Amino acid sequence: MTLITDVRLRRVLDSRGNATVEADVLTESGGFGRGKAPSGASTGEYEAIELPATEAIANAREDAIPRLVGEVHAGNQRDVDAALHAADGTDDFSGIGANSAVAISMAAAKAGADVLGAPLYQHLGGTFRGNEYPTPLGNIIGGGEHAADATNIQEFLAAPVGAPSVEEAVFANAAVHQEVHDILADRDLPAGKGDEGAWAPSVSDDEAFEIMDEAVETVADDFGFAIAFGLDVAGAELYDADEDGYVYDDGVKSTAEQIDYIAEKVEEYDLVYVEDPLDENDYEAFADLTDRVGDQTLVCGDDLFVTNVERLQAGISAGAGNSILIKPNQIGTLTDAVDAIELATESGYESVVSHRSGETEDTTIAHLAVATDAPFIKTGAVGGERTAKLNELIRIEDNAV
Ligand SMILES: C=C(OP(=O)(O)O)C(=O)O
Ligand SMILES: [Mg+2]
Repeated sequence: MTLITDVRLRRVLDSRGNATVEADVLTESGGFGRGKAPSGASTGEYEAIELPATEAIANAREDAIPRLVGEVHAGNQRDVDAALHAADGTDDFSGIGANSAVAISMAAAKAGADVLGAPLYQHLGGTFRGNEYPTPLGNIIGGGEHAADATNIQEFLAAPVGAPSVEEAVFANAAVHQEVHDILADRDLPAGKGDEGAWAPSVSDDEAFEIMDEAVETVADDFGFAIAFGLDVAGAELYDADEDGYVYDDGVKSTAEQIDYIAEKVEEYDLVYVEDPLDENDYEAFADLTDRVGDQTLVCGDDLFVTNVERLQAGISAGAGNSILIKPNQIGTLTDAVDAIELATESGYESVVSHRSGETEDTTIAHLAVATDAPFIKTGAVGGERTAKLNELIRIEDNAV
């Protein structure tokens, strides 16, 4: 029933106005699924390779589609993804492009779910999956590679850890976003938005910490549950090997100073989450920071692990971090992403399923987070391509998909 009978690829827009790959998968019994690839700006050095959309489409038409149509069942995700790897023939998807691979992988999963008449999270997670919903981390203030003339730290993220439901959590994050707007207006600080919809004011990192602290406290009082916050430092973007340190507007911090700085901020603001606090090649520094604050906060590897089981295994052995960011397009298929989540879970690492800064209205990651019982999802706070996932989470919780 789920035998793939057609795969169609086309170029569509992402949220930055760039071209990305959309895939449609059709099956023998009329099943249909559609997936779209997201795209990063602060990409990790070890990510799978995104090709220009037209090239990715041409290569996948030539090499991948013949291995899928009439050959593979969409309901068997491991077979679909193995066929994509075989068609690609490289270890980083530079043959067909990770953008073609992930779009086809997600489209096939949706086609499989369609034939089964099950929601995607049910198809991916199975009937014995847990009953947890992820806490959404909402990007509220940001800079780095996502906005010019804003903070050095890439993302200040609201974390509604005390929310009684996904719905309450999603609305709390939106309220923090609005509260920060009001605080910025009171301080006469005009702000546009960065790529993910976070406010991008021209303030120091220290001022952003103060503003976040005030905003989450106000909204927590209004909503009646705990809201903490966290960071994506995107340390690899700040690290400059020539300077042998992390380059901030107010000077360069050595690795030891960077570890002290992050540890002090964790203490001062009770941060619950710090992503990529250090460079993507520095497992040792990640391990040092994890030793210091790993019992108080999640130390999450994004560019460090790139959703890759081998890099995660190296991190586990080194004691680097206690959490992994999961971005399916960083590794190219849903199978690879789920393998990373499973290794993380077995090893006591928390998984945070994540969007990219360049996104589409695709909602697959909301289903993936629920299917795998991931404790967190990072997919923005506002903006259509972000609310597509947040609203889908609300629907999943409401049994309405
Ligand atoms: C979402 C992120 O940004 P990008 O997609 O630009 O890598 C991130 O760094 O976590
Ligand atoms: Mg990151």
